[in-house]
Amino acid sequence: MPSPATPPETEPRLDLSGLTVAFGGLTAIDGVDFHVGAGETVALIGPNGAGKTTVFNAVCGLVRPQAGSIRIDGRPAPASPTKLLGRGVARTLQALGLVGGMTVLEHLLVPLTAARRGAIGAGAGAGADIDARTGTADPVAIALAELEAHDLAAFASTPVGALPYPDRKRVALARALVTRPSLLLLDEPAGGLGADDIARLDATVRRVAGEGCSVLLVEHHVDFVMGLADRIVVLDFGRVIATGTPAEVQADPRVEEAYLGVKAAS
Ligand SMILES: Nc1ncnc2c1ncn2[C@@H]1O[C@H](COP(=O)(O)OP(=O)(O)OP(=O)(O)O)[C@@H](O)[C@H]1O
Repeated sequence: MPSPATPPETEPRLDLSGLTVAFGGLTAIDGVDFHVGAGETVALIGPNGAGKTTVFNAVCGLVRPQAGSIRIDGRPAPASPTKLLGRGVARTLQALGLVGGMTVLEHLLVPLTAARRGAIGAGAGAGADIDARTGTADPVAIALAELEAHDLAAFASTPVGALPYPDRKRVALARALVTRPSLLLLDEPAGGLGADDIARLDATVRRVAGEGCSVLLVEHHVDFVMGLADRIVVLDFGRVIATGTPAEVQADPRVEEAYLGVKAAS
């Protein structure tokens, strides 16, 4: 039996209950329960095909669950990615989702401009309101300050397609963070990065979590998440098989069995 998640003292930022998603006859995730508390960093790990991306896609409104609930700050999550942004949720994608011919600055201006037009609405942080971090409502100034925080300001006018992969990955992260999310979803943020870029990513996630942002990351790089996450949720065959601190999860024989095919002693 999976260990029950510790009940949060306050309303969790993200709360999944009985989440079930099937593709035709295949139940990809089956009654998944876990939560991400305010300011908490939670990593979702598991072997290939365990259902990690399906959970992520369900939270992002990209696949429709057959059963269960997804609640953000105590209210049902909207099924549209744009409405999610309006509720303070931003995400990065495994495939990055950048447009090679658009400049770095333009990528950050897209969500800020949508917020200003009211297409995203209050809660996206910037928009027509004064941005608390920069003290301005000017989208260009807000975007440039965010690029500065990621050592990308020098590339503001560079088409994204001209940048190396680690820099493109930082652009995708900056685009998510410029909306000042209260819940950040990262899909394999360390994938394809070397040690220096992973260390920089680690520092960025710790900074935003320290500012109160909750983080859910799906990740294959186990060493990275064991050092970073407050709590780990382990999926196998669409079910949560373990939840706990990195130390608890690493000591759990069910996790070793799922990863290595070693039979757990019962
Ligand atoms: N759109 C889809 N149509 C049919 N089956 C799907 C679809 N998406 C995922 N699946 C199946 O659902 C199961 C879970 O897949 P998912 O991609 O969520 O796993 P994962 O843990 O993210 O794997 P990986 O680590 O390899 O990315 C797999 O058996 C996969 O083949």
